[in-house]
Amino acid sequence: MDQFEVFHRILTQSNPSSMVSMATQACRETANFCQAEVVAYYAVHAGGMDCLAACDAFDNEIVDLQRNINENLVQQVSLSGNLQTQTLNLNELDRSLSLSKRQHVVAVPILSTASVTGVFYIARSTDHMNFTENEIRVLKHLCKDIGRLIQNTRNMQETQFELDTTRSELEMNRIGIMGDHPSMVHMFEIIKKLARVPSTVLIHGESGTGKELVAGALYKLGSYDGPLISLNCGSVEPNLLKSELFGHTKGSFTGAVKDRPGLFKRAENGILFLDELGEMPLDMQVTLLRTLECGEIHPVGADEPMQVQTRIVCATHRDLRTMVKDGKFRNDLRQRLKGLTIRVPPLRDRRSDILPLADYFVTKYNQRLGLNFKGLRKEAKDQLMTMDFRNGNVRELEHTIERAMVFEDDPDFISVKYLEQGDEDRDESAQEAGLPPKIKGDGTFEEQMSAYASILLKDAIEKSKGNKTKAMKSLGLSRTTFYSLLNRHGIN
Ligand SMILES: Nc1ncnc2c1ncn2[C@@H]1O[C@H](COP(=O)(O)OP(=O)(O)OP(=O)(O)O)[C@@H](O)[C@H]1O
Repeated sequence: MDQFEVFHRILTQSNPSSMVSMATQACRETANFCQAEVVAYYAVHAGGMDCLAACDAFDNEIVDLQRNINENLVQQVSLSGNLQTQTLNLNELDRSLSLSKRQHVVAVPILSTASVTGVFYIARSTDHMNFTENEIRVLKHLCKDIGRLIQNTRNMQETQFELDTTRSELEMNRIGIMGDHPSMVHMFEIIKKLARVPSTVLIHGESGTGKELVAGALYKLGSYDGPLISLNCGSVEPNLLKSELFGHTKGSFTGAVKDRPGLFKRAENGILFLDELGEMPLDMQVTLLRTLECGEIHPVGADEPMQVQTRIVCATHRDLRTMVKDGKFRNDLRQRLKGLTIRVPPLRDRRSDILPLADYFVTKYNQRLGLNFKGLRKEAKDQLMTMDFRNGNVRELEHTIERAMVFEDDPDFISVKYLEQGDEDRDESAQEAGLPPKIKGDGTFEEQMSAYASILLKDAIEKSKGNKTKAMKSLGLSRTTFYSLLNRHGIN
């Protein structure tokens, strides 16, 4: 195979890994290197290096890398970015294959945008002559092109990711959910997936984080013939809740003067949104669970149950696990719901969303109140960035902006003057400022430590603007520990 064919074969691969294995194979087959006993490729990343391909002269995979490849040399090249050659005495490595005792070795770095992304390692027996200048030149060219390709492919993948992200952000913005913090983008992806299926969903998040908006998004993105109907479970008298949800027949209780369909029936082929699910009485939780399991409702006073095709979306700001422990929520219902949970992050965990949200609310209340504000003054923006919105999240921010717009004397710009949180909020949040929500004395030691760990991880990711490698380094954690912690705490 000539050099042109090698390049052609490599350059026509669609992704870096197939390109790399093709390059490895092509290298070995190239007339120039046909005497190569070992051809290997190491990918280099922030956490170290991984061997992606290694084979001997007969195309057998080399498994025992340490005993057959001078990995120290590979590492030196990955750090220096300079090609190195060496004549190696394989006995030094305690070789395990039937390789020659002495080898000529060349290790070539693969550079993309000035950093080393890989190292090619080629070795042949000293029975043959050492690598010629021409061979080295060909290798250098080859690695340069591979580096460029890897970089291009990465750029393409990043652009695609940014495009997908922007598309889902725009989609959510169109339906009224603002936010471009990574945690929101992650949530948008989950909403889009869950909108496609009829499964029951639980939306969990602090008060005012936008849970109702999320329920609306599930409805708007799904295709439903029926309506979206909401019920705040805490707002209905417990003894009326059953009839409200399941309906009743005429005469089934005093005041039931005619048959009345319940919300399950009225929301048929649509979504019934049960807000504040934590407030639902225990006996109703049993009935709800039964309905979720078999899709049947039993109107009060009816002889027979009836089937309904209604999707249930629930929301709560409460910690249902604690409620189960306290005997206030049924564990079986929690288990049924917890599989498909959308977590809405609190505003303090996505501070980069504060100012875009503030602008959004200025526009919203300009329209609603017939005003014409152009935006916020710098001190006003700075002031918003110092607030933690611990008591009401986005709703609190929205009301803060609305209040300032109503009272502001300047018709064009909102100043800092009316941007303060309400007194009662300020006292409470001042007390709690800086303390993670769970570190308020409730929960076991382990629970509180876990809450604290989650906050440390989120903070580090936020500070590094979503760059996980940076976050990992700032916390002084190894890659494995960092990612297993992210997994454990459900942080994406
Ligand atoms: N991401 C967001 N983008 C735009 N507006 C938002 C966002 N999140 C919340 N809001 C606004 O904040 C207010 C509160 O939102 P919503 O009622 O959905 O919160 P919630 O979590 O359901 O509150 P609660 O727990 O009190 O029921 C609404 O006016 C909503 O439009």
